[in-house]
Amino acid sequence: MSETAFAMTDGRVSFEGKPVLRGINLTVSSGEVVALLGANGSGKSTLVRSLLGLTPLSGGRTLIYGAAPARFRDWWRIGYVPQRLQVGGGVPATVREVVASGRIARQRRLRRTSAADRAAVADALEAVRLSDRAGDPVQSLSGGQQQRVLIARALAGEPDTYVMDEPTAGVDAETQQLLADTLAGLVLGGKTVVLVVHELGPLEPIITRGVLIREGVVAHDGPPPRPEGECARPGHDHQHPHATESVAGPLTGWQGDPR
Ligand SMILES: Nc1ncnc2c1ncn2[C@@H]1O[C@H](COP(=O)(O)OP(=O)(O)OP(=O)(O)O)[C@@H](O)[C@H]1O
Repeated sequence: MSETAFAMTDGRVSFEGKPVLRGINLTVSSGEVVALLGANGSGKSTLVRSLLGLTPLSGGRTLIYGAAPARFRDWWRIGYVPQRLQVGGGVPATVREVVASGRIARQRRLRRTSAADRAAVADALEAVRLSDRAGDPVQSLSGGQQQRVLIARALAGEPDTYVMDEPTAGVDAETQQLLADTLAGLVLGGKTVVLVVHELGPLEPIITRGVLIREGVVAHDGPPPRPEGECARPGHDHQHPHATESVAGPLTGWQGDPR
């Protein structure tokens, strides 16, 4: 039986009295690859942060593997890639040190750095093609490279579920493909992925579900948007009006496929 990674019921968040999440119902089961889509400011990052308990709900409830965030203990099961690099600020951390910090939740259980930790860090650096920059200060990397460091940090933790807030933002096409290939391998291994994206791009083949957030509510939850050219693919079942199919570019206008 598949586990439930996240279960939010009537989730609400307000900032300074302004409602940002206005009653979100969202359940993510193990093995799903869910894309959170929506316009700037629709509440995607707030939803991600509240799913993880980083932004407290002002109403409703949310569970991580069946536990309220404050009671959840198995943080090694979650790999979070925030929107921007939030580590190393003012502290001269190297790329390897930042990536190795992704092992901390596991090390607490194992108590000391092991060969497995070192191997996981090396593999993660290799997966994002940053092995040759491992000893460099993370601040000396470009924005796109720093994004790859954050992805490697999540990979190093070998979590069950990845939560990624715009992992492809500011990342070149080659690295986007690298991330897509890496995630495809993880998904084949049964991992769960929740990610915020503005364009599916090379991630499109692995996305199993699209959740469109509009003004703090779920406006669509179902099949992900399809890229242009889908109708030309062999086997495409021609039953939907083309007016709703403009999704090859930014997905902010996506209305959800008709069912
Ligand atoms: N800590 C905060 N304090 C006050 N307002 C906030 C805070 N975080 C987010 N907001 C507001 O909540 C709204 C939703 O922001 P959020 O970052 O969740 O949107 P988003 O869909 O992720 O946008 P984007 O696609 O631009 O990243 C915005 O109006 C934002 O200004």
